Amino acid sequence: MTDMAPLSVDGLRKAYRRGPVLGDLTFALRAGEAVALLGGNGAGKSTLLGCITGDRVPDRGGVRLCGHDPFSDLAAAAQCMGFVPETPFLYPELTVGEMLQFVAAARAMDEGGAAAETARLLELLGLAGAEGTLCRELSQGMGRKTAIIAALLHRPRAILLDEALNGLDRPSSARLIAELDARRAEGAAVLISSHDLEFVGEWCGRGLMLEPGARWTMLEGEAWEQWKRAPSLRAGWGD
Ligand SMILES: Nc1ncnc2c1ncn2[C@@H]1O[C@H](COP(=O)(O)OP(=O)(O)OP(=O)(O)O)[C@@H](O)[C@H]1O
Repeated sequence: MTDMAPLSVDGLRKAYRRGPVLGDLTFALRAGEAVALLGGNGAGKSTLLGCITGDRVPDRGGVRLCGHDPFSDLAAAAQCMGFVPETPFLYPELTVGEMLQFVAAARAMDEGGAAAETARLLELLGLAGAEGTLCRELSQGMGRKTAIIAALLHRPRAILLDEALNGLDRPSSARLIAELDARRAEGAAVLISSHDLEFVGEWCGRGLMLEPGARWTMLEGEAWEQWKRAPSLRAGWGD
């Protein structure tokens, strides 16, 4: 395992036509931790995740995934990262099995290892037997599970989850969380956005709060404990 942080973000700035969204955002994910990505609608969570995954170009600042810059060395950065977007993308005309083989090949996994890990994750998320189903025929939850497996297959060190637990049945989410805990024990780190604030408050050790006007706060220690006790959190909404 490398000593390099799974993810570091340094002085990230991003503005759209209507104003700044991310302002000098700086933080790093430590091996083994889970960090909540918090903020109301339009706060900039997807923009941040897009800048990390190489999907959106920051105006200033940098991102490193296991030390690799997604803009100058996307292949190495992608090897470090597993991303489940809020709206997962699957090739509609591929079967689940073909989709996962395609992802494993893109991540240069050896065939035997990829097949064994695919089978294990399909079983874990209750998708065993769905390998032959076309992606366009999957239910929403099944599609999300396929996207989660695609993101985790190559054992990334930086796991980025955008509302990834949405629509998962309870046993599947419990098994996914246990899997993520096992990955964390091996040195992976998780950045998760979720509207289930009770869950992220309990599971994550810190919270990155994005606010209007490109403001941000990393809530940790007592500030994180206070946020978890806040009435707005108990009411189910945190800003
Ligand atoms: N491609 C774009 N062009 C212009 N403005 C954009 C673009 N994408 C996002 N924005 C604006 O940037 C701000 C942040 O949007 P973003 O999607 O990052 O927020 P979010 O926190 O992910 O929101 P939500 O919780 O609703 O998904 C919003 O004001 C949005 O209108």
